[in-house]
Amino acid sequence: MSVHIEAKPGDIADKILLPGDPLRAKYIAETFLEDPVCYNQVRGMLGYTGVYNGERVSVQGTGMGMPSATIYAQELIESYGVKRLVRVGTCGALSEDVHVRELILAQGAVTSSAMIQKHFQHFHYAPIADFNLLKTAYEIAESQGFTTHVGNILSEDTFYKEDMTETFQLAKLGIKGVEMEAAALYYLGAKFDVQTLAICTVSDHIITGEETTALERQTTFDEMIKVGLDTALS
Ligand SMILES: O=P(O)(O)O[C@H]1O[C@H](CO)[C@@H](O)[C@H]1O
Ligand SMILES: O=c1cc[nH]c(=O)[nH]1
Repeated sequence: MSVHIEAKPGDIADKILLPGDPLRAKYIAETFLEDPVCYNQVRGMLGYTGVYNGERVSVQGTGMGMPSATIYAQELIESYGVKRLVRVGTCGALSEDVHVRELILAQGAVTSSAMIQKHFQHFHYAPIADFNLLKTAYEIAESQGFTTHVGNILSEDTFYKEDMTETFQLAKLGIKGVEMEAAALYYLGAKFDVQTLAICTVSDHIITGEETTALERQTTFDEMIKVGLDTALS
């Protein structure tokens, strides 16, 4: 048991998917896993362990934003021995080459968040994905025919921004999408020497205003979830 997770030692697999939305964790467990067992209901942040292609795997909701996500990620790593963490989230697209329903594999994650900056007086740490997970996820997504982009994303602390000027400046530097957790997850991966990757489905387009229907989002989630599970268990 940790501060925010009520699971017993051994209840959680060492490979885990991390959706922000706890109901997405429930959906993944009930749709993709055999014999799913719910190990956490504290704060409604649902976590499950089950079997996928004959191997144990877990899925844990993390909430929205880096403060929430890092609480769950750090407890999973330190208290439950999780070694491989794959975020399966949504993002807004920032590149005209990227469209709704497509996948972005976050090679790196730019952030202005104090979650990372507060550790350094002079440096701007560059949070990056685990290369082997990134390569594996790309190969799996390509082999399945899923339209997949690889590159830098932006991890923000604020969903509703007052001023998008710098966000559009970043878009011109090739930043493909914006979400709210990857940078801090990658920082924890480096800090605790565990593997981390963020896979995102594009749910909306910040530049063009393209949107998805609820049904389309669900179908595309399935593509991301398959890539996430196959990568986590590779
Ligand atoms: O769909 P999830 O995984 O929650 O991810 C994205 O959606 C939330 C904002 O709506 C933020 O958590 C952002 O990162
Ligand atoms: O953080 C997020 C997630 C989806 N779409 C956005 O615009 N931002």
